[in-house]
Amino acid sequence: MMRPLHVHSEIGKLKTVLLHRPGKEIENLTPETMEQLLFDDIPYLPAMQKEHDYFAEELQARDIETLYLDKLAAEVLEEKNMKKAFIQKMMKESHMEGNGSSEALEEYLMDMSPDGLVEKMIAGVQKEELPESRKEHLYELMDRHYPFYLDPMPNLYFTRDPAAVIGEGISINPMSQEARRRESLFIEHILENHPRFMNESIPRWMHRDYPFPIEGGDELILSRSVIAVGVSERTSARAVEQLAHNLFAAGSAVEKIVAVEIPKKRSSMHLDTVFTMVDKDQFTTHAQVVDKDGRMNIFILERGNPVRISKRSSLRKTLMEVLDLPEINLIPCGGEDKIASAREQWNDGSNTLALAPGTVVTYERNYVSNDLLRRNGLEVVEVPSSELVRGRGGPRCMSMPLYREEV
Ligand SMILES: NC(=O)NCCC[C@H](N)C(=O)O
Repeated sequence: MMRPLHVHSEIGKLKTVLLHRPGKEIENLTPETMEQLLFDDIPYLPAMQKEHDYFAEELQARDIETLYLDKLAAEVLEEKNMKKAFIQKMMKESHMEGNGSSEALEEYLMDMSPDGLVEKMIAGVQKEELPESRKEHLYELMDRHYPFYLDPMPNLYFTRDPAAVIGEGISINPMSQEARRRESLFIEHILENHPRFMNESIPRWMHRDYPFPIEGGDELILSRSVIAVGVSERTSARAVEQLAHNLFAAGSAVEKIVAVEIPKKRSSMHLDTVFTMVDKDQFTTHAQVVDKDGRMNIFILERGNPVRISKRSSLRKTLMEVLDLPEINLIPCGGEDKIASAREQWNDGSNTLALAPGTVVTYERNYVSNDLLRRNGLEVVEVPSSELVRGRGGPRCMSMPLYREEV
């Protein structure tokens, strides 16, 4: 029987993927809040949606099923008690429970249709949407000082990060940044309540209430038995070790976790901003983080009692070892040119989404990297990204694979 989740590699033919089309949440970004909401600029929504639709259509044209997070979430909010429980969870995590206008806010949200409710939760609720007469506290009355009851979630189109499918199970991620922590509530809600997933005994490798962070951009499925996890600005070594324990204890197919340390900075916030798998033996890298020999600080956690941890120092050699390959090819983002490399990595040139072994989606703007990928024999599907890129994430970040064929 076909399982709803099945991802044993980064490159197996993609069959089903979870997306979110950017919506009104983008139009709630302001110059004052954008940094806190992890944006460097304010995108122009209609152009951004057009680019996102182009991306989705390229996937659909290749027979990839595209599921939309907001649609799945709304499909299971028809029932009144379910709706109330979800609203209350969201309000609690938005620090709006039992305080000020919380009753008015709950009533306001309860009156919405399921689609409208999900759209509103993602877009955010401004203080001016509720009547003045219901406001009790200074923070509510001073709405110009800070305009929102529920903050917008403009990063939700990066569906990669709130959760990651590993094998037949899922890691629902405790996210590092306050601006993104509520995103994984949607994933949990869908898995627990949507008929496509709810009775399927899907293993949970990580729970969103774990106290140390991990994000999906750091979780790469190298093979059935090996995953790589970045220890980064967003993912803690504690969470990586916990993930290893959970995967080993719950009988997943994973035998080894390769923990790769990357610089804690915005340009390399997740492992997938500096390293992705594009074919059985080919990978993109970023020269400032991974040199020609792939020298890095790496540890392998291996199934055992206790879990064995051993150090490595070369990404190249580690990949050859864990994937049992005689040679591998590291393709540097932007090639040898330092300026092109810095520019294209900043614009997510190494953040590729593999559709099948040797076929990847990239941003059209990264022409030096795209050319190099082609010269290395890859098929490159380019998508426009003038506005999408402003959130600092590429095609891998914008997609959460739910089902891939075996390689
Ligand atoms: N996997 C990824 O690298 N995702 C990109 C996330 C960008 C988003 N603005 C963030 O800062 O979380």
